[in-house]
Amino acid sequence: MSGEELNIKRTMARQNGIVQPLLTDLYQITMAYAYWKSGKVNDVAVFDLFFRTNPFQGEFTIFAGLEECLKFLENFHYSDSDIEYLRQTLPENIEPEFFAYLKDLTCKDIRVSAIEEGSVVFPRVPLLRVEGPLIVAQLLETTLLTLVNFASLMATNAARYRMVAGKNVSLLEFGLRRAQGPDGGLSASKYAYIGGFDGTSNVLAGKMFNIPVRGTHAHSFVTSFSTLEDLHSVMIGHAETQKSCNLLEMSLEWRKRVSAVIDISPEEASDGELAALISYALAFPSGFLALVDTYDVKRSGLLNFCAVALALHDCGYRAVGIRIDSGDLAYLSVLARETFESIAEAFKLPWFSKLTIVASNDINEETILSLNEQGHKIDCFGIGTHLVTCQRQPALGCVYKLTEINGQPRIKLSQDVGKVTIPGHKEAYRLFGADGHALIDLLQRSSEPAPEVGQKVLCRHPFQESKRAYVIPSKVEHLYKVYWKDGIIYTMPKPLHEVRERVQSSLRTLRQDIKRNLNPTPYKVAVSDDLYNFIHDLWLQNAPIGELS
Ligand SMILES: Nc1ncnc2c1ncn2[C@@H]1O[C@H](COP(=O)(O)OP(=O)(O)OP(=O)(O)O)[C@@H](O)[C@H]1O
Ligand SMILES: O=P(O)(O)OC[C@H]1O[C@H](OP(=O)(O)OP(=O)(O)O)[C@H](O)[C@@H]1O
Ligand SMILES: O=C(O)c1cccnc1
Ligand SMILES: [Mg+2]
Repeated sequence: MSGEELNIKRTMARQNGIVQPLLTDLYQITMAYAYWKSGKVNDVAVFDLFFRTNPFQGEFTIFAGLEECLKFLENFHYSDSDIEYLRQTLPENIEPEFFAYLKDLTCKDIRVSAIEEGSVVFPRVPLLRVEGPLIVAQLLETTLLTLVNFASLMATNAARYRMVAGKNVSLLEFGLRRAQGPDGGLSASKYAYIGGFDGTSNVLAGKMFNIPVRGTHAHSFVTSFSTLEDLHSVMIGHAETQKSCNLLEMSLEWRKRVSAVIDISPEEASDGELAALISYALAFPSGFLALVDTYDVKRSGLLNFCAVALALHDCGYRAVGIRIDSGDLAYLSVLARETFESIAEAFKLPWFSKLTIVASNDINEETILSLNEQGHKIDCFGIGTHLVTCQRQPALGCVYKLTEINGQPRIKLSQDVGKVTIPGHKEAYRLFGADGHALIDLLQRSSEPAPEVGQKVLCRHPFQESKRAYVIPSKVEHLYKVYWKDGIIYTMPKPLHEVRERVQSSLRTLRQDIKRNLNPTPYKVAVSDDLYNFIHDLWLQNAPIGELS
């Protein structure tokens, strides 16, 4: 391991303690016993982990969760209390030697090949290939699925929000309170960041994953102040001269001057709100970002904010901006920007026109698309519920299927052709066109030579005979690397911020029509001619011949 890799290993966050071998379905353990009892201890299997349909009516998915899978493999071990629990839970007739066998089980003989975390991926292309002792590989199924499914769904959701918001807008994840429990919230913060969010309000996620933490304040902070008398201290030292300034007096003075510019009477504004904003400004003079919709954005919040921001400026500080959490966000953001511009002009303070406008309140992809059409002036979206609960599609359907046992290919048949598994030990390649865009993903048998740049390859639909095309790739990317082998992390996963960059660079290789929101074009996933024939021969061998009478 190089010094740099060691360094990454040291900074890899500890795994959430609930990820452990018993975080699985009972049937994995009952199968393990039945395999063990039937003498399958030395059987060697290959499993593929893949999904069949892209989420959110889209045509791409972002693969995430790999780093957590590797940490799980590294720590895989049944503790004494796990064994004791299983002994009590499984039927009495279980042979005691099985528990001794479980006790010593590790992932040292498992090999995991995977696509790089943060890559765009497509249906049927295995994200992970797990090879090794059948019993161990089987025992990993549910945990690997739970680590990949929500991670990939969340990262995809976040990437979609980033695509509609554009690269010049900040995106903050505010979802912990609405998430599917504490672990859902923690995972959501991590994978929202990978998918392209800039920060989270979740402090533990910040600490565990080194994600930027950000935040404003809530309505309760404003409503806890009723009058100006609620302010116990109003003095602040000037940022440069340290001269003492009375922020209340200065804010009241500025409120009069601002009200003349924006034509709103100071009488209409709430004094309780002004007191709250002054008190927040005293606490955070360099990070003053105020919630302005508690009473009325136009008649109270904006006026009070501008008064305090201008008073702070006289004390040598620049305010950051406002948050709007209700009402028509397009209209109110335009109103706020116009107000800031009028003040910038009236008082010759150009920076005032650039104050940050944060918007929140039940925002989803459609809201952002609609706000874009309306010409909003929002710089930052705070997004919770729809993002972290993936309300539009609450689960990704990754599955884990046996494709080979003791060197023999296995196929799972189904009436539904889409559910027939692609058998055998396979490799996956991404073929690129001359313009740099990804053209097609190609699955081949591992025994076949890799496709080559400039060489014509026949790419076939796995199940529809007439659908095929010749491709001459300008670039070929082998999608798998070995990440876990001989009991160690064989390829170090990239640090979080690099995975986040990988998401954006990988998305750039996709044609725009594949990424568009409405009716996107499907990306093609094909099999080689050799694999096509292999699948269909095996299918015929395994499908029973019916008899009509
Ligand atoms: N200009 C806009 N275009 C499209 N959607 C918007 C616009 N402004 C706000 N929205 C969205 O419309 C919804 C408004 O929610 P709701 O009806 O609860 O209003 P509200 O302003 O929160 O109401 P209240 O002030 O009573 O709490 C939110 O989901 C918000 O994101
Ligand atoms: O709307 P979301 O996308 O879930 O974003 C998070 C929400 O959480 C906060 O308030 P909360 O909803 O708890 O209360 P409020 O809306 O009544 O202020 C915040 O003001 C947002 O509205
Ligand atoms: O910091 C905020 O503004 C915030 C945090 C969580 C939820 N809603 C808002
Ligand atoms: Mg809300």
